[in-house]
Amino acid sequence: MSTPASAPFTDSSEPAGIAARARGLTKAYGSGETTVLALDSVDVDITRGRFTAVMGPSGSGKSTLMHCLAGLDSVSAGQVWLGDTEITGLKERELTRLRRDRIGFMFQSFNLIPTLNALENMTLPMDIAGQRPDRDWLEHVIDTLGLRDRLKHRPAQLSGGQQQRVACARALAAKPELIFADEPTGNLDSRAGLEVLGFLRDAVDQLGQTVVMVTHDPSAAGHSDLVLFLGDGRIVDEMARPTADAVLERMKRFDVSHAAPAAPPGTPDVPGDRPSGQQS
Ligand SMILES: Nc1ncnc2c1ncn2[C@@H]1O[C@H](COP(=O)(O)OP(=O)(O)OP(=O)(O)O)[C@@H](O)[C@H]1O
Repeated sequence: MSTPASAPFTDSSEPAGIAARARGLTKAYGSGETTVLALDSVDVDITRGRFTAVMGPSGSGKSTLMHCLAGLDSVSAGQVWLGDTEITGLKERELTRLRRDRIGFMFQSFNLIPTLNALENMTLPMDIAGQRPDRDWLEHVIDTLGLRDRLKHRPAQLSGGQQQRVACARALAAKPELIFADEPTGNLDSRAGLEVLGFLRDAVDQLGQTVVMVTHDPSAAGHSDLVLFLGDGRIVDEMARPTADAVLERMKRFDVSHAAPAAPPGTPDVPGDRPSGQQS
């Protein structure tokens, strides 16, 4: 079976560490004539200790993939594992616990609780789970994100960049197995966005965390180890050790393929549109 997303990193010198895995992952919304196939039999391995970016045109299925891998959305067919745990088929209560204990989330809209201060927002997931934060780790996160003098501020008293840094700290505070970030830099100016990306990068390099980030921004994707490109609900390409320019060039080909008239019969596919070994 093909495992395109892990392929560049699974040579024999690498320990086989898969943080999340999907096989035949299919997600349809609606029914009958209005059915939308958001994910079409996706096979993917998310390698542990790596920073993976997910890109693709609007509507290609990026958020749906993230939500299904994180157990936030049910699947129509196929299987999803978090580590060794198959999450497809788990009851909602078990899923809630698994998300709480093993996954960190960062969303574009921050999702901070307005009545709690920054520190309380950071530790909320652990408070709910009845866990004590690792103080040294939390202090390190706070200092690295430059939030030391903002801990007592409520979200409304923070800038957008500071709010996103609090959301970043919250995702990292419990040292989750896997961090899912959906457009984490979407609402930030470029300096604050770079800071958040730098911190996610450090979390992977220095702390061995695993990050999956959905983004529209080639520069943001350039901070990752591997970019997965989605098109029409399928993984159509991937790029290891990406640069912002290379990602931008690859994204332009989506524009061309969507704008171009249908190719005449017999025209060969554009090379590279599908990773080698990926099943049709
Ligand atoms: N709750 C839903 N009900 C119906 N259709 C949905 C729902 N959520 C997503 N879709 C459809 O599924 C497809 C994939 O959506 P998804 O949000 O995953 O794409 P995306 O690549 O994240 O898009 P964007 O970049 O615009 O955020 C789209 O055609 C979308 O309209």
